[in-house]
Amino acid sequence: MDSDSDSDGSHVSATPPRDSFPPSPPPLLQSPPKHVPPVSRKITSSSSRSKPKAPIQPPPNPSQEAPLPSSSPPPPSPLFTNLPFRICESQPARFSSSVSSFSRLHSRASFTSDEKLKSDGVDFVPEPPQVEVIAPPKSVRRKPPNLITDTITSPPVKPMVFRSSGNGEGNFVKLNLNGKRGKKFPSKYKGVSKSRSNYAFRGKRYKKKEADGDGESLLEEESDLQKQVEEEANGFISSVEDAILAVKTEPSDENLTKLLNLVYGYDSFRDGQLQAIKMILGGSSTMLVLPTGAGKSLCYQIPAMILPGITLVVSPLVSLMIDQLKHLPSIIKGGLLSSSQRPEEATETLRKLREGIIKVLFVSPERLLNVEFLSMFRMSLSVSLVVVDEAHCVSEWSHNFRPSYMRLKASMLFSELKAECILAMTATATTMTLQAVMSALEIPSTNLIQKMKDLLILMESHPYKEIRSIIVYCKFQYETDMISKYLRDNNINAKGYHSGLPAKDRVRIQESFCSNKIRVVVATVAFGMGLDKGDVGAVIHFSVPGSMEEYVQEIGRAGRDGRLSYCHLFYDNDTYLKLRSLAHSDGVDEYAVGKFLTHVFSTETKQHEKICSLVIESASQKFDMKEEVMQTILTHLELGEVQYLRMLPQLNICCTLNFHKSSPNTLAARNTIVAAILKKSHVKQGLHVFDIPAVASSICVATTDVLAEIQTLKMKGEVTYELKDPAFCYTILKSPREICSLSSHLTKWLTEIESCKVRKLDIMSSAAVAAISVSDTSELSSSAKQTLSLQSRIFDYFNGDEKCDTPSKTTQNCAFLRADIKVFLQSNRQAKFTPRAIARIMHGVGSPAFPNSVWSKTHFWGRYMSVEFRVIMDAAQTELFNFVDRNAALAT
Ligand SMILES: Nc1ncnc2c1ncn2[C@@H]1O[C@H](COP(=O)(O)OP(=O)(O)OP(=O)(O)O)[C@@H](O)[C@H]1O
Repeated sequence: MDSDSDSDGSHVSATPPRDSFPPSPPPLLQSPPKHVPPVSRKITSSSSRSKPKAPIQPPPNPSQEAPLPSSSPPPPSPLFTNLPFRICESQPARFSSSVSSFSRLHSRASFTSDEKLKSDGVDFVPEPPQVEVIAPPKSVRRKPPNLITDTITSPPVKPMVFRSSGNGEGNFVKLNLNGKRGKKFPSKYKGVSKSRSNYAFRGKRYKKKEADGDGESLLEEESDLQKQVEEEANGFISSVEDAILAVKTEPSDENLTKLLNLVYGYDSFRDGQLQAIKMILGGSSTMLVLPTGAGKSLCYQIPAMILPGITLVVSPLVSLMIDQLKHLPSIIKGGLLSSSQRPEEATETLRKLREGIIKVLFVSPERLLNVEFLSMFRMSLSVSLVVVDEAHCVSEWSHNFRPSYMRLKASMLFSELKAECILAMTATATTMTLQAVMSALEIPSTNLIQKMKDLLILMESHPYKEIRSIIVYCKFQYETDMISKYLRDNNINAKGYHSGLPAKDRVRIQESFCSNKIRVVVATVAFGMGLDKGDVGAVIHFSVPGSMEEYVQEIGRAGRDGRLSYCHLFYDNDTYLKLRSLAHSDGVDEYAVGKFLTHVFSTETKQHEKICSLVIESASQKFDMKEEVMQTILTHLELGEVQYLRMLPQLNICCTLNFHKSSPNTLAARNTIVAAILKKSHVKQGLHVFDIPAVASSICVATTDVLAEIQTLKMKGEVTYELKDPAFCYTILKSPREICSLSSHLTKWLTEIESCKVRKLDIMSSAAVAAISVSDTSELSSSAKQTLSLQSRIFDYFNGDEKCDTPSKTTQNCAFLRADIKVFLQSNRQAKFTPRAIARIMHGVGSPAFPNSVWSKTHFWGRYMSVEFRVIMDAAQTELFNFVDRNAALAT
């Protein structure tokens, strides 16, 4: 069985862990080739490797053995003698081009341009691990430049804002903020020009005089001040207008930076901003994935100043819209429309829209999809840009799926609103979510600004750009397609590879890679076993691997020819959390195992060698167990201490047979199998429907004999047939005396496998985070330290010291969890939940009885991904009891 993940992102193999011994060591890397800078430090492993602590021993399964090393290990180095692999480093003084390197995604530091410069555009110096992964609602922001009135009842305060000639409106939001007024001048204008910063000072003086009671001079000073402010404002506006004109004429980096400086007071763009702005100005729909606080808003605000039509910003929460409106530079006139607004507020905003006063309109998806709203735009307004903020809400795979976002399709935005361009923005999205968002919004894969871009940058920089053969490992099948396409779109000869591809395609890709017809293979864990290619020059991990074993095995595919080779790991918390959730997708409860065993052994066993069958799909649904989990249990029943059953070949057990030439009875008279078929089948619309194992058992032949016979009849033109219902087939050798104790034993074993998976992932993640977190303070570069840090973790791990010191990014408690579970249960009364089923839904993990396609629609889907699975299960159990008790009380 292939052990890479399903494209639905829900499958992580339920098979027992592989051999718990450290995987075979990759061949060691030798001295660098001539073109590589001199190696200053090499760390070599020895051939003797000690066993890591053995996890739960599964029943033997030869097909899952780790591959053997293809070359013999080298002599030990003085340092890290038992290390199962060696990492070489080229230039300690430089930050990049080390053999192992790391990128943390979703960390602000990794995106700052300074860091990038330092890192030669390849490796980033990331910040220490962030505990919070899912972007919290916006809270701490820039100081508000726009004006807010006190309360809804108070008369509107005339905002004192810089006005563009003609319209007299600022960005005016009504809020119940109890007496807090917005600043009259945006703080960001301070420092932009000397005179503007003086304003703040004069303002203080003015207030002091007012307190002193010098009324007349105060009035004079007020009018002087007013005049001066207006002059300054006019001067400011005309310089901004000049800068805008310059960008319109030539959207060069220089002109855009000038505008940035003038409006925001910043000297340079942050990572990704300039690229996004230029793409939008060029009319290209763009997907922007930058961490929270990285400055995404600016990426639509600047285009809004330049583009002729309105910029519509679709936002899922009113509070977000208000916050963003507040933070618009006052040079950009904004407005807000949401379903929760009072009619007069909406009417006022619509008036301003029609009069061309509003340039940026924040709107809820419900409002946007409203027919009247759409028709107003179609008739009279031109939309230059639609910004889909928190764009992950578009995808049902995301942690925050919003059904109303699902209707935001590019086709609708282009046809109904005549939008010219779409900008989708998010801080957190897995690749699966991105794929869904980009497909719904028709954003080409080349127009993505995020981790894939970092991968591209890495691959286009030294030394990766000179490497002839590279493997990029991802966690999910869909990622391999998406990333390889993205690389191809960027002129890199790449192909995706995963176990879901037809065997002949897989063979072809592997052969083309080996003969250097393909430069890059973007693959899941399924690629590499049996790969005989010595000159793989680099292995890049697009996501954190599931375990140290996996990591060491995969990086070991580089440098088998003894030449210097490289590895790089992109780390992001989102993927780590997703993998952690998926590690729970194979877990089972004793109750379900008991039910399953009862079903397995329910067949009458008096008949010797009776062939039993279990239709996979229906059993999977019934016991809420994945196929792999059922297979694991059945395998244990066959190969465990007691042999309860014997597994037979898996087959489609339900056959529908149509007789064409001879009559069924004539055939039956000379063919015992046909006779048995007639006995065991029922006739439906002239066709004989039967169960193959039942027929085989009735005449004591193998199921394969029955199949072979009907195939022969088909070749003779006697029959045609159809098969359905794939099933596990087995014969019972011994029934357990007590189902209860057997199911308890099996559950314990499966639970240990589940925890072992989580722990292995935590250890790997913690090692990567520890390596990323080392700082560049001493004579060694960060990169060298990262390499050493990881080496020592690997060394310790394979010597039995399973360090997992970095706290897991999951939390133990959550204030609203129990309340949310309660609401969830009340709104889904019809479903029969187990605590595990609830925990899976809260983690955004589908299961056979609670599939993604149905349950991802609930807004609790994946909401508690960062809370420990066990904690959710416990809370769910309590709430399920309460729920049952309450209902029982109501019934009496
Ligand atoms: N080029 C820049 N130089 C310096 N500061 C900047 C730059 N661009 C944006 N900022 C500042 O960074 C902060 C965060 O910006 P912003 O709110 O746009 O982030 P964001 O990516 O939209 O975050 P969120 O995910 O919370 O929406 C703001 O204070 C903003 O002024």
